[in-house]
Amino acid sequence: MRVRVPAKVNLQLGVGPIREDGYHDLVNVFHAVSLFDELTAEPADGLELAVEAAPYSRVAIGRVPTDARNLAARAAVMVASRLGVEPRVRLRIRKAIPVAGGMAGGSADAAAALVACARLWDDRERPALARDDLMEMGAELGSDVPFALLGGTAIGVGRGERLTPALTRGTFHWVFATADGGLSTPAVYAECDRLREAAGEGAPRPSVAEDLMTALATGDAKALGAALANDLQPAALELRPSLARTLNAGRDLGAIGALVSGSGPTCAFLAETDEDAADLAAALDGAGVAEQIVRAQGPVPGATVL
Ligand SMILES: C[C@](O)(CO)[C@H](O)COP(=O)(O)OP(=O)(O)OC[C@H]1O[C@@H](n2ccc(N)nc2=O)[C@H](O)[C@@H]1O
Ligand SMILES: Nc1ncnc2c1ncn2[C@@H]1O[C@H](COP(=O)(O)OP(=O)(O)OP(=O)(O)O)[C@@H](O)[C@H]1O
Repeated sequence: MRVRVPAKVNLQLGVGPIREDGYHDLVNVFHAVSLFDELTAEPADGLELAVEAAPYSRVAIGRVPTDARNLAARAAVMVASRLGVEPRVRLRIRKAIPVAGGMAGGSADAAAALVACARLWDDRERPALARDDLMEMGAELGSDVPFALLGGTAIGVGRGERLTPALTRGTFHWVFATADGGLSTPAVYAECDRLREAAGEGAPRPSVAEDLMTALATGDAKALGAALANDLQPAALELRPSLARTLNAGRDLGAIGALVSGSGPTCAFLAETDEDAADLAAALDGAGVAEQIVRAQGPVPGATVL
């Protein structure tokens, strides 16, 4: 069983008040891009897990746990327990999505493992697990996991797990600048709260940006670039000040939109055409402001069996 699963960039990340369970209410516009992790699952004597870097990628696989903490392993255990079988599976993850990069790499692997293990262990004639069950298990594993199953472009509310697909037209061309060392998602949310408190600002109730939705529906890359917004960006910049230089370099070199992806530290740049993206990627590479420059297009489908 081989499953391919995409990274995400958040086109709008509106962060609302903190809830009693410690999560923040969000308006989260997810967009899946063609930077993929690949997971294979095959029968084994017990639960085994191996992680390797995809060819040409510089992902820091040393920072990915290979024990029961790995989100893919947790997903496999969850599927097994739901089906009442033993989690006897060898999982191999080939990573291209940066680790702790704000592109939901761990969530992607969890989504891939849900799909692969359900296929491996479920009764082909009368499957016990429907798509909705996988979505529900995904939400339990992490707020970003349901979107990695769904893919495309979607609006997430609640903690980001309640999804509605968004209407889009055409393809958008992205350039991503990865950074050495990750950022911890909880730390970035906490810094966002701290900055708001220090400024004496209450948390706003976020709403979906209409200009963003129109840009997506009409395939207008320039308008999309202007509408990109991430409430976690000031916090990520506070924790990693060097990202300001990366963002500025991308803007100066012609990006029509620039923002930190999710909780960072990956920076995302939008270009108008594929050719513009190639030029921007080459120029950013030369500027030396990132660990690695990666091009990708969106939207693409979620976790897919190959
Ligand atoms: C930053 C984003 O990637 C944007 O899509 C997500 O909001 C984070 O999603 P994730 O990594 O799947 O996060 P989870 O594993 O669900 O939560 C990790 C931690 O992030 C913070 N968290 C996450 C989601 C949310 N709506 N509010 C939060 O405050 C909480 O501190 C939580 O303990
Ligand atoms: N399969 C996995 N791949 C990567 N990291 C994993 C995985 N399973 C668990 N982790 C742990 O989760 C942490 C966050 O990794 P991940 O790559 O998902 O971050 P992220 O892309 O910033 O996530 P998000 O955008 O959802 O906040 C890592 O530092 C690592 O310790």
